[in-house]
Amino acid sequence: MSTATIIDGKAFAESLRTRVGHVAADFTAKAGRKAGLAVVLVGEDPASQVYVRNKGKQTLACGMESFEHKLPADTAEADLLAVVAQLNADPAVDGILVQLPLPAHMDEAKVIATINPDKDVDGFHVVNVGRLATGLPGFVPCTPLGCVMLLKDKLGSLSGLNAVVIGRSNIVGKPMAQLLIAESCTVTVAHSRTKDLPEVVRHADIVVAAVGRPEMVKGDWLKPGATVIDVGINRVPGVEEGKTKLVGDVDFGSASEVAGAITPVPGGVGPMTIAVLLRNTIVAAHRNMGLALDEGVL
Ligand SMILES: Nc1nc2c(c(=O)[nH]1)N[C@@H](CN(C=O)c1ccc(C(=O)N[C@@H](CCC(=O)O)C(=O)O)cc1)CN2
Repeated sequence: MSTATIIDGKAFAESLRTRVGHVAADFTAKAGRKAGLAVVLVGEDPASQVYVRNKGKQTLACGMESFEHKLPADTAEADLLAVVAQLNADPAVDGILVQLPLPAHMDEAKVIATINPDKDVDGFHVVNVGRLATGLPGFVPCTPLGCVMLLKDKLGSLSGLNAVVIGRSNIVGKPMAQLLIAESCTVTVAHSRTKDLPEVVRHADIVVAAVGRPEMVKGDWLKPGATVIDVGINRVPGVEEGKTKLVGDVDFGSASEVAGAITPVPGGVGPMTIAVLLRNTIVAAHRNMGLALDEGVL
């Protein structure tokens, strides 16, 4: 029987977008223009197309300007870099995001390095990675920041808690660990080579699963009452012939019998990603225009 509290990321994301909308309206009144987010999509990856469409819709719904740049899959890297350079120079653009993954012929690190760090609302530029690691103000990747928002909303202070992050990607695992360190957690980063992962996870008050393996984390790995944040988005065959379903990196059925609180998939961490992107964009707009903002209201 499921006894865990379900952490409703969809509802939290909606309330964050409402707060962003109020701040965006205030920005428009003060700056005499709307804040602007540019999203660049290269290729026709179906999931990326959905994410980019949703980013555009939600940007407009929050009262900000949305600029979409869709480039064919065979675009030369130099042409993509030229688009980014043009967005860097455009005063109407406060935030720039290049949707990942990029086609295989492109060097993601090189493309990200071309974005002006002060417009890098994804927080992927090495300057922002360094700012996060050293506690300086910058931009923090959207998914991990969304996870921390959900954790603090559920638990209040995270200070002194044991956190295990499963996964060491630049987008989620590493920044997640940095953010939890900043919240004074004791952090372990586990990954595919970790020995006896269930034993490592068993000591965690907080488990963040971002490993990309469907339903890998089982209920009997968890410390009873642990808070489980599932970042996984895996499409697997459904019960009906030819249909698929979305599952996380956590086996929700068994984990929800042991955890104290858990994010579902879908409807947990996923919706926070775009809401935090909008938050980062309105923060960028204020910083770039030299306008004061109490970021605590977001
Ligand atoms: N430049 C970036 N690229 C990518 C990022 C990113 O943060 N920046 N993250 C992901 C994709 N992503 C946003 O870009 C994203 C992923 C998932 C969701 C979401 O709302 N998920 C839903 C389920 C959606 C579905 O049905 O497929 C959920 O979990 O409830 C939003 C955004 C990779 N690329």
